[in-house]
Amino acid sequence: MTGPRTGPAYDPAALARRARAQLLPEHYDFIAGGAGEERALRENEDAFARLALLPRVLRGGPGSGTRVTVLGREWPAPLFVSPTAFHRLAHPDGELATARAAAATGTPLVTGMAATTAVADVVAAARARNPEAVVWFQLYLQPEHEVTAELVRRAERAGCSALVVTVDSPVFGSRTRDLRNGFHDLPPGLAAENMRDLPGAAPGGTRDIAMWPAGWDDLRRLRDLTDLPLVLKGVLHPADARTAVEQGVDALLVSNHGGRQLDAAPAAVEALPAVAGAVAGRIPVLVDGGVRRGTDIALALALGAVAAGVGRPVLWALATGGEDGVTELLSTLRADFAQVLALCGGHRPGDLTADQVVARGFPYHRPKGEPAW
Ligand SMILES: Cc1cc2nc3c(=O)[nH]c(=O)nc-3n(C[C@H](O)[C@H](O)[C@H](O)COP(=O)(O)O)c2cc1C
Ligand SMILES: CC(C)CC(=O)C(=O)O
Repeated sequence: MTGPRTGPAYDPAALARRARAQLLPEHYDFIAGGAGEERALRENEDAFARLALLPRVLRGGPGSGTRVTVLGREWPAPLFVSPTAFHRLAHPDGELATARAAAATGTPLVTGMAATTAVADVVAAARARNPEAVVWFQLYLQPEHEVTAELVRRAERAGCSALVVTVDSPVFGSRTRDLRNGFHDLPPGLAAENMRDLPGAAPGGTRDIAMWPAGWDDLRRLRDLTDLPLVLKGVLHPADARTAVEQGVDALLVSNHGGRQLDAAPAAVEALPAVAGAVAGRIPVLVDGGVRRGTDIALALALGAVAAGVGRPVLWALATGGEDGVTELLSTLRADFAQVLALCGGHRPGDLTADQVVARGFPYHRPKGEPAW
């Protein structure tokens, strides 16, 4: 073998197993689990495994790297950290460790409204590592406009550069494992810090996070409230994607919420082509759910996404290795993607195209609904 050995040794299932050994069972289950029979959860990873990539050959080189531009900012790779709640369940340093690792690797971070660290502290930790760090704020629209408005002001003041509005949660999904374990409260000492001192909270106390059936009017009110770009998270139906574009939404994040809301939802990567088709390049489309390897990122890009997000693996890396664990995970995923891109004959992420994606089987075939070559 000549030349440097590239390609990381990384086993996402082993990472999850190591995390399981570190965590209280009910906390592991809260992170790992999904809604109902966990079909949507399983399908997210299985759907990627059903797809294969046809590499293009003799395309020369060298590549120009893995950089992509999203909402006017250059990202080092088409990879971001999806918003997940309660990082201090995984590690005492919680969101601060995640933010430092994301910033150190240049990976954009979507910090959650349900974080156990206030957004101002998350952004400060990220910027201390890297002044250019990109941090977005994930928001559940709240029934009281004043509460939403205050959360938006906190995200703006902290220095977040986009709002990710999660729209797949008009009600809370039935998390089978949490119901079985009776897990419904954070342990003493942890709180949803962004919910502190909001209108309606007792002084110094927090409010519950409402999952509530907002409508397009509420989104328009949010649009009037802020100049930050709005990213809608949890759009799966192409008609909703079209409406979102017409309503001036700045980007979409195709997601089934990691299988935690509607158990009958399709895998994220299966929903992606139709949404990308409906959007027709007018705004960027991102995706998350089941992304575990560079090949998954490459498949997502080939099917129309500009970048892919990771949720659970970040929490597993945090549980097992704190900041260093997350840094290693994010660097590994980027290196893995760079290698896959090169193996597919791509010089840059945009070179990956839908004609390179086939459904496994003999003979392999173009995924249903996709034109033949
Ligand atoms: C423990 C956990 C908490 C989550 N919390 C939120 C949240 O507060 N808001 C949100 O929009 N999505 C939340 N999600 C969904 C993630 O943003 C993302 O869609 C999903 O985890 C991606 O799938 P993956 O875990 O397979 O990578 C959460 C997911 C997990 C696993
Ligand atoms: C507890 C919720 C606010 C967050 C969560 O678990 C989710 O959105 O999946």
